[in-house]
Amino acid sequence: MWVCNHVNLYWKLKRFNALSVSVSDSAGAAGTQAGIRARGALGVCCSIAITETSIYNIMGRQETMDTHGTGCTLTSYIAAEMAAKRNIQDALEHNMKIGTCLRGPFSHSFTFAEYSKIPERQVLKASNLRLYAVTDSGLNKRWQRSAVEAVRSAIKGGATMVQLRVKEAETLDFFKEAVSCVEVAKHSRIPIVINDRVDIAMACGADGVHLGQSDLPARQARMLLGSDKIIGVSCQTLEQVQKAYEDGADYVGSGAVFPTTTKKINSAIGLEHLYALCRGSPLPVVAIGGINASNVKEVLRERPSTLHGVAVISALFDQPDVCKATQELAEIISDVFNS
Ligand SMILES: Cc1ncc(COP(=O)(O)OP(=O)(O)O)c(N)n1
Ligand SMILES: Cc1nc(C(=O)O)sc1CCOP(=O)(O)O
Repeated sequence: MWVCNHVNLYWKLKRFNALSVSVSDSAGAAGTQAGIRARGALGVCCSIAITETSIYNIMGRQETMDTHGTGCTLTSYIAAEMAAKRNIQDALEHNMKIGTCLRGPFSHSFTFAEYSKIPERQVLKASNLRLYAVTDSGLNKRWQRSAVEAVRSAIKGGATMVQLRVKEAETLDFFKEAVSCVEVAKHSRIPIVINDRVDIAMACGADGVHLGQSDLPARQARMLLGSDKIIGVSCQTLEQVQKAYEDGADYVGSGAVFPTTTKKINSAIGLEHLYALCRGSPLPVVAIGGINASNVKEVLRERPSTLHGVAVISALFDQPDVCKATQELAEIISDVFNS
């Protein structure tokens, strides 16, 4: 819980999904409450909690009509409790040592200075989108490899993120495959998301989902998954990008940049359209569709600040040696990003 006396400090703290600012000297603070639009399920709530015990002695049933203010005070308490939980969680996650603050990490002297040392809570780093390996159940079948083998090889070769894309499988088979792939990815600390299926993503403990325009909308997926999961959305227009952003998505996949035989597409969007989407996008973008070792430099020729990498299927998984193919592509991409 934060103990301070200025609601504007909210802006310094807004990266947290739920927080409260608790004012210990209540003078003038009663009733001050600000609801702030949330990206995500929990919402961002900045409340002033009045800590004078006289105000708080309201929990027993009282024969009184003078109830004005009890509701918002209680709300403040709830928000304060959420913030307290997050505060302790952060202190534990970031190994704040006793003595780091004046009275240790769990006292109210775990102050802004300490918080500013904590890196922003980030489920997806833009660098994860550099070489995004999207598996394909059809190709795995053709090459007689399991999804786990495909995922393991791509990660070994340098994939920075993985998507398990399974078409036409029984739910139970998809789930079992997902559980094994999640284990492999988690072991290597590479984010893994599930294509299309929010239920499977939740059940197997994946890092998130990738959703198409005809899948569950990102807003509903966000409500189900909570704020700590990754949500990607396929977008071809700026309107779709804007909606994905407003719905709480973390990144967009845009394509097909070039013609591809991996999936039926209406037409390729081309590089200029990709760059225009990137320039108008508030979210990180990963390019997809027909991208391989021979054209990836061309895709990354112009790099609007939101274009963070490429997502590929056949360039990695329609190859005899997935690890080698990933290594070769990863090397080219690194050269581009390091130049
Ligand atoms: C990174 C990335 N971008 C786009 C897609 C395509 O997703 P979607 O439109 O849902 O089509 P399918 O993959 O379900 O055929 C993607 N999978 N990944
Ligand atoms: C799965 C997918 N989605 C696309 C989109 O445009 O949204 S293009 C595509 C296929 C990508 O496969 P490859 O790397 O083999 O071309």
